[in-house]
Amino acid sequence: MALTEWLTGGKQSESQLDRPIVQGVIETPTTQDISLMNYNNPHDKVQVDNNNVGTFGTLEKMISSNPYFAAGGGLMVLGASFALLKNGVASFANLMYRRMVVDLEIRNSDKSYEWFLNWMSNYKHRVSRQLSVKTTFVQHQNGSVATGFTFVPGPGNHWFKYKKAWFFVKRERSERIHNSGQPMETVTLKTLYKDRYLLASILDEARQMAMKLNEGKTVLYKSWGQDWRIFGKPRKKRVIDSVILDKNIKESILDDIKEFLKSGSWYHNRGIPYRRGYLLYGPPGSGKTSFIQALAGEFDYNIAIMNVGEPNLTDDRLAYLMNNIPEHTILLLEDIDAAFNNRTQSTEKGYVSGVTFSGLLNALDGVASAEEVITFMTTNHPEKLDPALLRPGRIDMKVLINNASDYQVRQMFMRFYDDAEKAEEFMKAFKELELPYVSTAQLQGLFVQFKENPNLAIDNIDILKSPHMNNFFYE
Ligand SMILES: Nc1ncnc2c1ncn2[C@@H]1O[C@H](COP(=O)(O)OP(=O)(O)OP(=O)(O)O)[C@@H](O)[C@H]1O
Repeated sequence: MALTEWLTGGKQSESQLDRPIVQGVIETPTTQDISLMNYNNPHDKVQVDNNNVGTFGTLEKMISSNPYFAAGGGLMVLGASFALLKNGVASFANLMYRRMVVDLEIRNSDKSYEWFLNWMSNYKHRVSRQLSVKTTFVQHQNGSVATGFTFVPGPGNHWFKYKKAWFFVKRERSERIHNSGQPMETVTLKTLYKDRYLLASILDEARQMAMKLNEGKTVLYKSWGQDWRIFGKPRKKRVIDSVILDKNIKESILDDIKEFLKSGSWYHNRGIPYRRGYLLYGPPGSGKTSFIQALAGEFDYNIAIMNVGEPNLTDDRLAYLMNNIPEHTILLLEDIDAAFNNRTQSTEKGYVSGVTFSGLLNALDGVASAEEVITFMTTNHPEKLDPALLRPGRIDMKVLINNASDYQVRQMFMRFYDDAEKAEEFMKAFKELELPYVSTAQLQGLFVQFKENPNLAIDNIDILKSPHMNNFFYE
């Protein structure tokens, strides 16, 4: 009753409200039906006085004379008011939240994602109850592999305090899958609006920590699904002097890359894609891969290794990967001849390489980047390469990295023992062997075997003759 009064302004009389109800119909002397309830049900009609009244008066009367309407309407208005109030409170809370709290979302497709998780796993003042283990394999120079574990914040909620401000962290894993086959993940950081400037500071620390981890190291990327993924732990940079090539080879390639790297505007001004391709060809174990690693170290680049013959690699994926090489990274296509020898037939495993030769050419031509792109290809069989691949623009410099010359044999010995006198002795013995060829990898094998003693290396030089160490001769 009180509601009805409030609705009708308290004008209705008790008698009006107490009027008898017959089957839901309210009768009045002169009437005109206005169907307010249900057109199909005659009992659901509300009949109102037609005399002299305007619309508002009519409605007012109708409300005041109709307890059902008054009560229902009242509830409706009250409900609406509550809803409005609720929405108002929610909007206000939302507004206050937005005013006071700031969110930062980092997706796992972004580099900062790994950096941040790594930063947090090393951060002392954190509260994390859900942890994920990240297993890493470190390959040492001698080939041995060590396993390491890191505990990173797992999916769930975490807290940490940074420079007197509290941060709430939520790591979420979505059902959705990236093209790379990885589930989509996000980390959301929340903090008070007044502390928002600390977010940049945290990300910067995380980036610097990642850079420091990679300082003096070369990061190897491998194609994984449609993305590049870091392969193993970053390796110690290979020193360029540790690779012994024949006279002038190293210098000519180093000079060419230096010249290329400072010619960005020259390329851009002429509308020429800013990229350069190198082919290193020669017998196995002559140092092609080692030299590329050393070049990457020298120029502070990383290496993205792509196996073009990989089953399931398609032309589209190849083009995508080539156009999304991580920055400051050399693209390395190893054993490029092998990728297309069997491209029309199945491999032993029953796979067929999905990349077509024209797909490779298109991908090489289509590499469009504001940044420089340096591509290295290696092969033991340059004669098997299609001339189309060798044309400038795709491969700009072809260099033979051959079996060891006398110059290299001496240099290798000096690098291991640093003894000029013994080097002469070794060279004499080496020439007496009259080997048609020896690879630098074979020499390394001998010197590693007798690493502390040059005399033993000289005494055991016959090892170089052993068939398993033999290499094929390369013209
Ligand atoms: N010229 C060289 N100077 C120094 N070390 C070398 C040289 N050549 C080969 N080695 C050593 O031999 C091993 C194999 O070398 P690497 O893999 O670079 O040869 P590759 O020419 O790339 O062989 P492949 O054609 O089989 O891929 C490495 O451990 C490397 O250190």
